[in-house]
This record gives sequence, structure tokens and C-alpha cells, in this order.
Amino acid sequence: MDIVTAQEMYERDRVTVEAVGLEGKMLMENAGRAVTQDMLRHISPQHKIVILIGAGNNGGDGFVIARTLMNLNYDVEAWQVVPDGKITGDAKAHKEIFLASGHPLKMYSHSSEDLESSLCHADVCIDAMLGIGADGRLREPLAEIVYLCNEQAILRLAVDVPTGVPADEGVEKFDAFHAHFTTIIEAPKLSAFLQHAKPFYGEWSVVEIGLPKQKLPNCSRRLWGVQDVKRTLPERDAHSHKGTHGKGLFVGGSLFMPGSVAMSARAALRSGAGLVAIATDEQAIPSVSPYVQEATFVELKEEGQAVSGYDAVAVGMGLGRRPYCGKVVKQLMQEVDGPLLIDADGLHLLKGSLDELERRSAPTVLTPHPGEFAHLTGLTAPEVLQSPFVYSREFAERYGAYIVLKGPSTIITAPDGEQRVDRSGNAGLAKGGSGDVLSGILISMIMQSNGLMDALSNGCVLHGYTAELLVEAGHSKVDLLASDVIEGLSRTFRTLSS
Ligand SMILES: NC(=O)C1=CN([C@@H]2O[C@H](COP(=O)(O)OP(=O)(O)OC[C@H]3O[C@@H](n4cnc5c(N)ncnc54)[C@H](OP(=O)(O)O)[C@@H]3O)[C@@H](O)[C@H]2O)[C@@H](O)CC1
Ligand SMILES: [K+]
Repeated sequence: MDIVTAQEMYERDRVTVEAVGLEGKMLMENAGRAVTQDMLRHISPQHKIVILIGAGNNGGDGFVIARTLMNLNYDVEAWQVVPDGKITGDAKAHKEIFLASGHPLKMYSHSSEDLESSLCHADVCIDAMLGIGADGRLREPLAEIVYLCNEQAILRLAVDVPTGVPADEGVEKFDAFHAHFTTIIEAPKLSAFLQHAKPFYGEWSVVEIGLPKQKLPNCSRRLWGVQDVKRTLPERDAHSHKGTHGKGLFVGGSLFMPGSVAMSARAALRSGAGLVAIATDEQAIPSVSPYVQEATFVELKEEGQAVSGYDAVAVGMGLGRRPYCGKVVKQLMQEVDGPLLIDADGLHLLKGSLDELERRSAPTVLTPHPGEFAHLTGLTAPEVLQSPFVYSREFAERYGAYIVLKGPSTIITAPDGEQRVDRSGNAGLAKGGSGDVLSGILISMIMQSNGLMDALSNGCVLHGYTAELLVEAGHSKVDLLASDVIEGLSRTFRTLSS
């Protein structure tokens, strides 16, 4: 599923009208009816419903929704919250159809307390005030109405985008309608994945309104989910041997942090890697080896490691930040001629060798969380969280690297700017060790897949989906451990292949 900016959505609209002659008015009818159908999951004929209708096409959708619900005999009060003169074009046409159908329309005015009283007595409030056309902070009377709606103990449903939420990234502060559910039209907008905007959407779903998929412009961003994994996960060949599934090297771990690299290596094996070697401090080997009996070990040396003969290398997990570790990361960037994944302490140490990153011709994968990415880029973490799509694309393009920007919505970016978003997982993953497990799964996928983007996207979903399955099967989001996720991978692979 594509993820779009407001501009890209308008472009899709324009192409649809031009290429196949589906008019705006017809699209609005489709949109309103599809949204109504979706919202019927949350409302019943016993509910008192208030629908708030704004000036633009989002308000136009509102007229269609109100008419459809009234035709179905739902108990609906429709409120136009802007002056008549503001309603133009397709929205005006649908207002006329609404009125011609004999339905009553209430008008909001500043002095009116009626809306407040209606909201007080209602069970459900549908927000069709403002969609992707939102521009700047909410102006009156919308700001006041949104405040009123958010104050009520009422089920709040939003059409396309909750009023006040910018469709795109880059906006720091806004007030908005706090929806429990949002029905998004055609494609989720960027803000549905931003930490500070996402809560306003509540749970969201997407409805199709008849845009001609074959004719639409290509989109460089898409959502990646379990169905995509099923479609693209390589099958294990019956005639394969351990070499077929790759030999990975994990460089990391130290006397006081032996667990990280051990978990990465074990996660790689549990997700299908053929062979795994670990380069770590000599003193750490006795504590790591019982946990990953299948691995072989090499001593991590200040003067450099032998890196040939591996299909992929990961560095950084539990490595520490001792002065010589920076040299280790630099040497790997210079000498690893296959995929190199840099995580955790490796990312911290990378900051001093970004020129090496730019010089690499083999693929490099960086797996930062927003704080690590902020450190790498010189931005602040809030800046990263406000515009993660644009900053990760800029960095990926500038340094020719793959970026896996981790979070509740993980954004995976290729050096050519292609982006994929993985929303799988739960709060149980917000724990030490989760990143190490993810790195192991990613290395394993990289070694077994043809394309790097599929490998990274599938790896992220496998990690998150495993946490979901574990919580479904009895774990809680509180007790879940990173090591549970490793052992849970067997259930995930079984589920995916059934
Ligand atoms: N394929 C599609 O995409 C389809 C899209 N469709 C729907 O169209 C929606 C987009 O419609 P849109 O472009 O008319 O914008 P929309 O969000 O209704 O707002 C415009 C109005 O808001 C006002 N306004 C702006 N900022 C404001 C603020 N801060 N505070 C207060 N007011 C503010 C602005 O007022 P003005 O600046 O003129 O005073 C203007 O009148 C989209 O989300 C979807 O629901 C479907 O119908 C069919 C197919
Ligand atoms: K809305």
C-alpha cells in the first residue's frame, strides 16, 4: 500500500479525472459511501450521531456521509460549521444533493450553544471538517469546535485525516481532533506514521474509492506488512546445505556486554542463517559460547580482523566505545566487500568516519533509533521524529547507505530514496536487546534474499510480528524479552508457511 503526501494525493486525484474521466463529484460520492461503510463497524442504529462539516472537499465527503447515514435511518444531526459562501465546487454540489434529498442541516454560529448541547447528548461525533487541505494552526471556529469535541465522552470518528493534523511531516505543533478511529481515503498520509501525529488518528483503516491503480504515478513510499513478507520470503530449497543460507560474521560484545552479540548471532540462526561466526573480546567468549553453541569464534583484535569468506557482516552490538573500537568499525568499512550492517555502538563510532561510508561501494545498512540517527546527522531527536521520511532519505542518498530508522513505525530507506514502512510489533519490544535481535534477523535475511530492500523490510516485519504473536499467545507487553522473540521466531515461520 502506498503512503502519500498531500501533494501526491492531489496529483492522484487530478490524474484520475484526466486519465479516466472519473469526475471529482463522483469520487466524492465514492469516498463518502466507502467511509460510511467503514464507519458502520463502529456505530449502531441506537447511537445519536453528530457530523461536523467543513468548507473543503473533506466537508463534501461529510455531506455524502450524512446523507447516506440518514437514508439508512440512522439518528444523525448534520452541522455545517463554516459560512455558506465558503462551500464551493464539488462540496457545494453535494450539499445541494443533501438538501434536495430533504435532509435537515444545522448551521453553527459563534453565539450558538446548540452544538455544545448536541455533542453533550450524542454518542458519536464524525469529523468531516478538514482533511489534507489543512494549512497552519487551526483557525476559529474550528479550533473551538475541535476543543469541544475532544472534551466530550463520545466516540470520535475522523474522515481521511483528523481535523488539524497536517497530512505531511515537518510540523512541530498543532491542535487536532482526537479520533478513536480514522477512515483514510485511498492511501495513508505521512502523518499517520509520525510519533506526534499518530495518536490523533486512533486506529485507522483505508478505503478504496475507485482511483485507477494502473494509471497512477509511481510512489516511492509504501507500507510493508505480513502479506508482503509471505509474498517475498525466499523458500528454503530441499537440496540446500548450510552454505546456501549464508555465513555471517558478528563483530561485537565485550566483557561487560557479552549478551548483545550473542543474541544477534542466535537470532540470525533462528531465522535461517547457515553459519555464524562471532568476533568478540577473548574474555567474553566463555560467556557467549554456551548461548550460541552453533557459532564459531574469533578473537576481536585491535589491529584488525580477517573479514573475507563471509556473506554479510554486522558490527556494533555490545562492542563498547573504547578508542580502538572506532578503528575496528573503520577497518570493516574499508575491507568488507559484501553487505555490512552497523548497529548500536558501531553507529556512535561511525560518526567520525562518514567519509569512509561515502566511499564504500558494497552495501552498508545502518540501523539507528531516532537518538542514534540524531547523533549521526547532527540533528536533534525531536527534529528527526518530526521529519523522519525526509531526513532518512537525504542521508541515504547522500551516503549511499540503507537506513533502518527504528521505532513504532520503522522506516526503511534505500540509497535511491525508495522507502518502506513497517508498523508491526508492540510496546514489548521497547526493551534492551530488541535491536540486537533485529540486527541478527536482518543479517540472516540479507544472506538469504536477492534484494536488499525485501531483506530489510521482511526482517523488520518478522521481528515485530513475532512480538505480536508472542503477546497473542500468552506473553504480555510487560514481560516480553528480546530472547523470547528469538525463540518465538519458530512460531512465526510456521505461521507464515501455513
Ligand atoms: N482523491 C482524493 O484525494 C479525494 C479527496 N477527497 C477529500 O478531500 C479532502 C481534501 O479537500 P480540500 O483540498 O478541499 O481540503 P480540506 O482538507 O477539505 O480543507 C480545505 C478547507 O479548509 C480550510 N482550512 C485550511 N486550513 C485551515 C485551518 N488551519 N483552520 C481552519 N480552516 C482551514 C480552508 O479554508 P480557507 O483557507 O479557504 O479559509 C479550506 O476551505 C481530502 O482530505 C478528502 O477528505 C474526496 O472528497 C474525494 C477524493
Ligand atoms: K477530517
